[in-house]
Amino acid sequence: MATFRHICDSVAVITLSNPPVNALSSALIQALQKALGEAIRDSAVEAIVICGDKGKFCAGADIREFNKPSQKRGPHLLLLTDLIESNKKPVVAAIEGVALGGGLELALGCHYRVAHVQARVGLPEVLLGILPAASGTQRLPRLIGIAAALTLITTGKYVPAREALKLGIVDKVVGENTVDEAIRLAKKVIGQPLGSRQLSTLPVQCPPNVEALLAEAMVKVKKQFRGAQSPQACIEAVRAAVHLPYTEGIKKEQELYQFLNATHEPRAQQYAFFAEREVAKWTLPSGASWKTVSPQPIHTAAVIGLGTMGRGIVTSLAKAKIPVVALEQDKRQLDIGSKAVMSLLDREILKMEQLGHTEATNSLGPVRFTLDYDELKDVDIVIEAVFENMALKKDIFRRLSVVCKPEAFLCTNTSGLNIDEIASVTNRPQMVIGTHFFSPAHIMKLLEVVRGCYTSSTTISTAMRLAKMLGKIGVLVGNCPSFVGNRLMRLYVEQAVFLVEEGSKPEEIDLALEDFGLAMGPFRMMDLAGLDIGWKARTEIGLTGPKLPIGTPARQRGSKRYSPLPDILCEQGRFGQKSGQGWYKYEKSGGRNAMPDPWLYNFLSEYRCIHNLKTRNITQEEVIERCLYILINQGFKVLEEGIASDPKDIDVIYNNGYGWPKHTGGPMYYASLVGLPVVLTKLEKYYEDNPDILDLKPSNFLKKLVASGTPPLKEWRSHLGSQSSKL
Ligand SMILES: CCCCCCCC(=O)CC(=O)SCCNC(=O)CCNC(=O)[C@H](O)C(C)(C)COP(=O)(O)OP(=O)(O)OC[C@H]1O[C@@H](n2cnc3c(N)ncnc32)[C@H](O)[C@@H]1OP(=O)(O)O
Ligand SMILES: NC(=O)C1=CN([C@@H]2O[C@H](COP(=O)(O)OP(=O)(O)OC[C@H]3O[C@@H](n4cnc5c(N)ncnc54)[C@H](O)[C@@H]3O)[C@@H](O)[C@H]2O)C=CC1
Repeated sequence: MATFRHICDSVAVITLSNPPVNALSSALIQALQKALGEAIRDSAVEAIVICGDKGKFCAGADIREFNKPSQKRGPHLLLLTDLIESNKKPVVAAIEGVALGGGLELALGCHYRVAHVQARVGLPEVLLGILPAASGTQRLPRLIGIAAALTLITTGKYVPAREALKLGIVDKVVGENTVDEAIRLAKKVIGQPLGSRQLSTLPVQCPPNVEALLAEAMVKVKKQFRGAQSPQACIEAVRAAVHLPYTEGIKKEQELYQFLNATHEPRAQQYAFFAEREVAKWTLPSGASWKTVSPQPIHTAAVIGLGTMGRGIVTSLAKAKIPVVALEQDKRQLDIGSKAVMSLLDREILKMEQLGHTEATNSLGPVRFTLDYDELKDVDIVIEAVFENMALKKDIFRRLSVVCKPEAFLCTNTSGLNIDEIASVTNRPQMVIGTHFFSPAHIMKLLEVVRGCYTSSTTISTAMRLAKMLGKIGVLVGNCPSFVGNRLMRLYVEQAVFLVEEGSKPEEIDLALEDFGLAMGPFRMMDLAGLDIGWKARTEIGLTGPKLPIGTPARQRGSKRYSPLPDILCEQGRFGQKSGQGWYKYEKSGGRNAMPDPWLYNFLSEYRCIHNLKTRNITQEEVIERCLYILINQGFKVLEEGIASDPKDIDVIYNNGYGWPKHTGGPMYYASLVGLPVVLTKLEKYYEDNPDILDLKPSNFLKKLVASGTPPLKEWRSHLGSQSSKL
């Protein structure tokens, strides 16, 4: 835990030690308090340096302890920051790695802060459903002003050292020997007055328009984190710093912390935090796991197809410093694709330079553009991202079998085609795997790693390792049409379209779901992605278009309800944003401002007339329940079929790939919050009302869980019984 040692010249160095990130557990806080007390009492000590073991200052409070009753958490960090600040001996924080949350609050209690150039600081509590409740909301505004503090506290953004220096959070940035530099500074300031360095005693510098600033911040967070309470509480706490003396501000901070703690948000966000880390720890029914199976090294990669996805994937690989060969089908596409990639890479360089990287260009892996398959012969991994067409993909994989070295892994970015069928045409089906990136691929954190029936555990291990190398969260799922994410999403979107047939307007549905917290409602999302993509896919499988048998009822496919509405929009050239009209109209083709379209209202009236559909008033509650519960119901089916091994896998996919609001934990966690019996009863009711929407029929697994007394989410898995896992 915290260790205390003298060094010469009367500076005591206290090292925080609690691997892996020196999180402030109760034990560490206690040890730190003891070490500080000793240093303060020791007359031979004239100054103190606090640093973290193994190059990491501190990642904040130990989140694993958050579920413990607060009285068992030991001394509060807040008291410790006051003890440090009021101490007559100067205290310097030597920040290496990270100073986050309580870690930064600890550093703000110190009189000086020295940071390593690669260190990052921030107050990410808002992302855990709480606020910086160890004086962060009161000390930071006093140090850097209201506007900058509001941004940091309400976004949870991590700030690199150089930016922290500009903001005034740290006093000095060094390239090496951070602790030595902190010791030097500590010695230099021995005996100097500390008044101006005690942040709690400083006035908050308020701009004249401070209330407008706070109001603006409130509007912003209400839009950005819809339905979440912690960002709003953060603003209230900063408002207290503006209007109240420090001690009163601290009281308000504590009150708001207690208020948030009594909501479900902290538990949901903390569940989401750990779930993101736990999904990396995959295990197969055979017993093979992340612990036992080593990944193969990936030194070079190739990407085939430089369209929307391919260019992002190339950029992502280059950002991870992996040299890439990028291949297209013809010179024209290669030119277009290479220009697009170069422009994405330029943007990455610019971003890095803004963050203070001096050699940004050199920190990207080289990209070589080609039309020649021979250039792929030495790469360690290939990621195919050509059109979603099985025949084309099979052609390419046949070719890769011949060209690539036998040890090369072959990945497909298909969003839902059968991995086994693709693998079956290769000479190495065990080395074929789905790596389903999300758009834009160089930004989105999620990678759905899809295991086919032939895929070896080494291939899984390598693909999961690749996710980590790319800074992404890899989630292992089984092979089924559309895998996990899109399989659930399809039903959610379909339900929204049914609700439009029944009388809702697209914008009402979008608003209801955005108010719930989803980043984008289903109609805005369809318009953004392009309605033609789904149309092409439905045409290919004969749900619409020339392959549809003559005489098929317009609103029925087999025994299931079907809505031809999206097909008709496409037939009219309404593809969404790209064509300037879809479910909404836009200012121009490619425009982003979605505006309700009177044309659509007329069209819908006629459509309902033709199909003899009676409209009715549909409440927000019904919109949310039908759209979300059908998605959740499918989640239970996915678990039952062994396509995902744990509810947290589905939650991580939705939180990181589909803009699900993390403050509800993810769809499966949300179901547990609502209560499984409630979800079941509602599904039963909606299914009874709509017997031709077969996916509203409650899944057997959901029924089983309710019949077993609704166990907590972490026990669901044990109720699956002997299912045949697809993992
Ligand atoms: C005592 C009562 C207090 C009352 C309230 C006072 C107010 C507070 O004081 C509130 C807080 O600080 S809340 C905590 C704020 N800090 C954070 O959110 C930092 C979260 N961590 C990160 O960003 C990355 O892990 C980080 C950037 C640090 C490292 O990223 P990496 O990608 O290198 O590694 P990860 O895989 O993310 O993490 C490595 C292992 O460390 C675990 N971990 C990370 N942060 C933790 C934390 N703060 N507490 C506990 N465990 C933590 C992480 O789970 C992972 O563990 P394993 O999966 O087991 O290896
Ligand atoms: N667009 C999206 O949001 C997502 C798409 N996907 C999947 O990623 C794959 C690619 O999708 P997009 O990038 O959207 O398509 P796209 O149409 O934007 O790009 C496909 C690219 O592949 C190239 N290509 C076609 N045949 C080729 C060949 N024989 N050799 C080399 N290049 C060839 C085309 O010239 C084009 O540049 C599809 O399987 C799609 O289902 C997956 C996740 C999200």
